[in-house]
Amino acid sequence: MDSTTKKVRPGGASVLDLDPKSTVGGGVEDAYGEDRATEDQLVTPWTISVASGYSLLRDPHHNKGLAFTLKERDAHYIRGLLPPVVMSQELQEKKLLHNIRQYQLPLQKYTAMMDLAERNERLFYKLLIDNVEELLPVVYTPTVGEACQKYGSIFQRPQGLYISLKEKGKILEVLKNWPERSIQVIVVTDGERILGLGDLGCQGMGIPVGKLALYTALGGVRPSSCLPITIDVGTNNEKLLNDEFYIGLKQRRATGKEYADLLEEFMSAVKQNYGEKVLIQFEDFANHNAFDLLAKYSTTHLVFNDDIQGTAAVVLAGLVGALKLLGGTLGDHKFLFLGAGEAGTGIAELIALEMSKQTKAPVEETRKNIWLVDSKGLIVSSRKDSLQHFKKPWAHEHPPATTLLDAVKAIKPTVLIGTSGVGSTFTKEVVEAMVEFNEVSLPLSLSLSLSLHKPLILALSNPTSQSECTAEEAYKWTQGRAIYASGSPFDPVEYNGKVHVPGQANNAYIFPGLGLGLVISGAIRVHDDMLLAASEGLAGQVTKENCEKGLIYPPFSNIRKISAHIAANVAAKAYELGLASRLPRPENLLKYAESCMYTPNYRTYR
Ligand SMILES: O=C([O-])CC(=O)C(=O)O
Ligand SMILES: [Mg+2]
Repeated sequence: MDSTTKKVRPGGASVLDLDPKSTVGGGVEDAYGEDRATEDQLVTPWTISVASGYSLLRDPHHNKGLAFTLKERDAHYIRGLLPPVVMSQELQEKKLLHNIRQYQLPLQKYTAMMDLAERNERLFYKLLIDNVEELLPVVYTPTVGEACQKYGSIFQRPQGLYISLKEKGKILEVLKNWPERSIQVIVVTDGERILGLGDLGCQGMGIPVGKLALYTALGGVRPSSCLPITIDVGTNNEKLLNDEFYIGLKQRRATGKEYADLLEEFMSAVKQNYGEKVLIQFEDFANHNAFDLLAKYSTTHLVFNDDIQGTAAVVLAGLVGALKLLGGTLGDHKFLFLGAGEAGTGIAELIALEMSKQTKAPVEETRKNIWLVDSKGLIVSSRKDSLQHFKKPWAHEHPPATTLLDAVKAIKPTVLIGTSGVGSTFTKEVVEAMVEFNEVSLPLSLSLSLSLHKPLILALSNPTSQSECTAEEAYKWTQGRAIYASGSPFDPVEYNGKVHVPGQANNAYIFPGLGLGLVISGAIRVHDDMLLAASEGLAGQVTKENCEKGLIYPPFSNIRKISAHIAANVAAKAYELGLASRLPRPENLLKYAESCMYTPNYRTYR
């Protein structure tokens, strides 16, 4: 035994031997990024420095709880620290699921899941992956929204890095305080627009934590490579400013140069500390910063904005899925958005781009099929001078319309998309109008094709409380005709003896696979074509059976397979565009993506 494999008694630094051959996925998980183990390395057992004894049971990355075998308990000085039974990971999972189901309140379930992640990381991910449809709403939207609102009260331990105005000039040092070194994905928010819940300041941390849990569970990026960050420049939320349990800076938001300088220091420090292949996902920034940050850093860093680009890719994939049900092409449809912020304009632009690719018409032309309504009404050319820059491309020639209902009646869209973050805005009148004129005014070619009069209604705002209309309302008000998807999950609805299964048009379908594809190819920039590739990757996973059931998205239970396909598509595009730095290009990118994915099964320790 050489010095690197020596085990020491509790209290000292020690080393844990892992048997790479005895584990499923254990030898693969570290097999990507710069750390890819060579065949040679795999012949000798790996060694990782971790605690032993009591500290091992307190180390969430290595703790297995009752699953430690007696041999392991002897070898790592934990015999007697656990009750005598040895339990399999599967049985532990069964017990935990049973316990979580006992809780009545979603927030209790959320807290139980977060506690588990802090205690036993692999068990947390195994539980989440194996029960993704049940537990996604617990660790992600809608419950994560409530968790952020109450984050000060439920805060126990830090789960990510907090960079506030107080850290100005010291951000590089702060990054170095994070215990993990080989970071591949950062999700960062400044908490100003958390879901549709508004400014939650520093308590927005729940979002990067939740998104990164999905990077691992859905996309197979290993947990130690993920870094959640919240930038705290204050909050304008009076309630939080007056809340004694608020965890952030109690001041109003910094803006202008002060804000830009802090962000600039952050972006430079990230590049300096982790290199240029670290992926930075901007999440839940307010419109007035989101577009500018994306424009500024997309040419110098590997960045994307999930709310603008991730959401766009998932919606485009859903439209492609819906066309399989409706017939026709994107160009046969007319789109109306309520909400002209990040998601609205992001989706609109990606649809226009895809239409332009399909028809070879310039994007300025294809944009004309797409209309947006903001808080002041339909965006039209007469409003151009007073519009924010990201709205201007959508200001078409048309008389004004001040309400959504007026706009719907004037434009007669076939697809209605809600992205305003405001709940209950698709009223009965609005939804009924969608049915009414879809009966009479579709182009003949489309009316004759397949299913007549099926308006497509996407109520994308999150969490559930902000949904533009519920699934039940959509089906009821359209007499079961609507094709409906929402951002947050809704249960299936029975209407007139038929069960309708709503889709979940949430960027969670896209960002884990997109991120995996960028990481495994060593991409250095995100290009729009990669978003289209991600979207195609998702759309390609909608099966004939899904279509027959009226689904426009594949079920989340297949998400790891879906993510691998998305990753392979994205990586292929990165190589094609000359933006991939990992050379040589693996021949079979799908197999390669799958082989790189983290699996949470326990490892055997020698
Ligand atoms: O987090 C989600 O569920 C989707 C999203 O990005 C948002 O609503 O901002
Ligand atoms: Mg978001």
